[in-house]
Amino acid sequence: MDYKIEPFTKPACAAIQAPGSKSITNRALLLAAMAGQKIKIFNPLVSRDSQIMAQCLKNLGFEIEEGENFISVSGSPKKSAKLFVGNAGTAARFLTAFVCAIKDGEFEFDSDEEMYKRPMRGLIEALEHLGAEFTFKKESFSFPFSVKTKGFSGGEISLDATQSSQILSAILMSQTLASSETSITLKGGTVSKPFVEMTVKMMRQFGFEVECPSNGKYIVKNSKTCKISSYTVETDATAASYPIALAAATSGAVLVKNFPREGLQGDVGFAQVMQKAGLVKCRRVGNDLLALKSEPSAEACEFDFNDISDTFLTFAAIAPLFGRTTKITGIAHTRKQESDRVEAMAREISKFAKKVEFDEDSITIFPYEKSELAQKISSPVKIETYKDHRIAMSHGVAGCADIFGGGKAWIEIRDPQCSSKTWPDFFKILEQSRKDSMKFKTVAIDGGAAVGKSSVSKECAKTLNYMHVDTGSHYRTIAYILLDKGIAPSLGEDAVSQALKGVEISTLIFGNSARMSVGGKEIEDSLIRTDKVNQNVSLFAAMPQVREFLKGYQRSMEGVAKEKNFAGLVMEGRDIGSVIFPNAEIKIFLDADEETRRKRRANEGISDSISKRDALDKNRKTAPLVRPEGSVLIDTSNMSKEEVIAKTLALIAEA
Ligand SMILES: Nc1ncnc2c1ncn2[C@@H]1O[C@H](COP(=O)(O)OP(=O)(O)OP(=O)(O)O)[C@@H](O)[C@H]1O
Ligand SMILES: Nc1ccn([C@H]2C[C@H](O)[C@@H](COP(=O)(O)O)O2)c(=O)n1
Repeated sequence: MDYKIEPFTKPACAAIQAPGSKSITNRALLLAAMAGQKIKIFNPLVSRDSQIMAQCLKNLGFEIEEGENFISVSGSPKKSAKLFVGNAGTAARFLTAFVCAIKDGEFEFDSDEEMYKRPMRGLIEALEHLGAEFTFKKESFSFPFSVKTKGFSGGEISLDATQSSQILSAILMSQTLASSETSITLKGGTVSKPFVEMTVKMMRQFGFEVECPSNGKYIVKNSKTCKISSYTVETDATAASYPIALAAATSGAVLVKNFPREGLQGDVGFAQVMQKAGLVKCRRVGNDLLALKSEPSAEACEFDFNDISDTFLTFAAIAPLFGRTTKITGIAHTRKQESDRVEAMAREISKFAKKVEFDEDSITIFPYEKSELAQKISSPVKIETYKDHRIAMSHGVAGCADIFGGGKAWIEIRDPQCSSKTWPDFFKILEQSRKDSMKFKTVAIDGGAAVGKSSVSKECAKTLNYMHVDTGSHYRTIAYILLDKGIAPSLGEDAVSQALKGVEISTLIFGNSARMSVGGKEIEDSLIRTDKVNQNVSLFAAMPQVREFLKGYQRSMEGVAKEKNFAGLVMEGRDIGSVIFPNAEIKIFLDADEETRRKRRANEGISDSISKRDALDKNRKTAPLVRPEGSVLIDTSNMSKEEVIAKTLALIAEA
């Protein structure tokens, strides 16, 4: 089945939870099988690769229990079994090494045809050296085969893991079961080192001893004691590259839920590369990562993806969207993964780029000019996926860019189901994110003077293409007009009421901001932010007649924002969440201690009667300044502006 990607006609504004890590899940399953006691694994990835691993462990005689968001492993292995590893590189390498640790065993292995061609030689040579006897059914050193096993007794191994880091990971984990210490020396290094570091760290988390005394040398002790009884799998950092790239492709904001901290997964580094490339800004918000649109420069860029090679496809697929040449190096080893990824990506990307060049280790994408891209694509680009989940998902993200401007689909993915290898409902989630981003949301931001309402509201509106309305400026404008007419608050409500009758208000739009105008004219900031206005505005704002005069106008701003095709509305003030839009999708109450606010104003060179204004605003009878019911309180006293903006955008993305 082919699948047309519907582009995002609004900037992405969504929260996405990527699944648990495939690499961690399959390592955890194997380490649990080696633990000698029952281990419960939480948040495992449920996908073809992990199902294959779990099924193989079952065939080996382990008891596997699958429940809501957990899988447990207990028992011990049999001496013979038939194992089918599909095209799962981790299952293929890890289980081949693992069964060789079993004394007097005999095992039969088969796989998908794609796996027949993937590198096994380095691993099998090492296992033969350790005593295993392989019989190959087709090509030497390849699937399918049978193996007679003798167990491991430790000693020295010289290992060729130049073609796949999984070969080294497999040997490292399996040697835990050897009867004495094993010393491993690499012949010629390895690729994707972060995955080896992941293996070492996870072995230690399980309580298995491994030392890395120098680069290319490892010592595994025969410590069979496992320290843990449960293990929680982190969100997959490679999968998280797709929502990060989505923020760039759609010029929006995506909250990547439970984004892993640096530690186990090298692919968390993708966020930094995207940031260096100027494609997104990344901000930590608690456990999550917020990826925000950025303005990339027009200069050609080049990045070495050797350490994060699973994410090179994500970077490559969106490169044609930004009108500048992109070179990606360090990816030779990906030619022997689920597909020849360098060649496959070059072939597919060339369908929507001016030119793509590649050699053994790199790919260079020469895009069309940004303005040319839409003209060059006359009919939807059909992307072949070569049964490679990452080719499907990376192009899925590229297809979210609205290159025609009207939401016309331009990328069609062949066999999107191949994404089930690591993210079974990826395309469903992408489509849900598009729908979420289409929802018009009203954001109410309230708080006292100088808490940061304007700074935050304006920036959020700009990022999401929402319309920004500063209702404080409405009260200031009214105060200025009345004072200009010689009406002081002391003249009383009737005089104010009378004077308001002649005031005609309408709206002017400047970029993302809607400004209230009087008699069709803009009243400039310099006129409404004077000492005189500061001293009188709260007195006018306390009058029910003034509030009633502005209430209908302020509520009408939702309609204006929709009519002007803004993606949502951010309105700031004192009573937005309590009176103007009590049903707003997001209600935020900003606060900060008085000293901080006074200093912020002083930095601007403004002397403002903050506490006096706040007291008047809080104590008036009509629409006083209160924390609205259902609002999120953010105390900004010890937060930078960027942190408050990120927190607010995260709340909007999640609403
Ligand atoms: N988190 C923050 N850290 C440091 N400075 C900040 C922060 N938030 C805002 N500021 C600064 O404080 C000043 C007041 O901010 P801002 O105008 O956004 O507040 P406000 O709530 O809209 O004020 P008012 O209601 O009086 O218009 C500005 O100079 C702004 O740059
Ligand atoms: N929704 C609102 C917005 C503002 N006011 C009053 C109270 C403030 O002191 C004054 C100026 O606002 P600022 O520019 O400081 O945001 O306007 C209000 O009563 N209700």
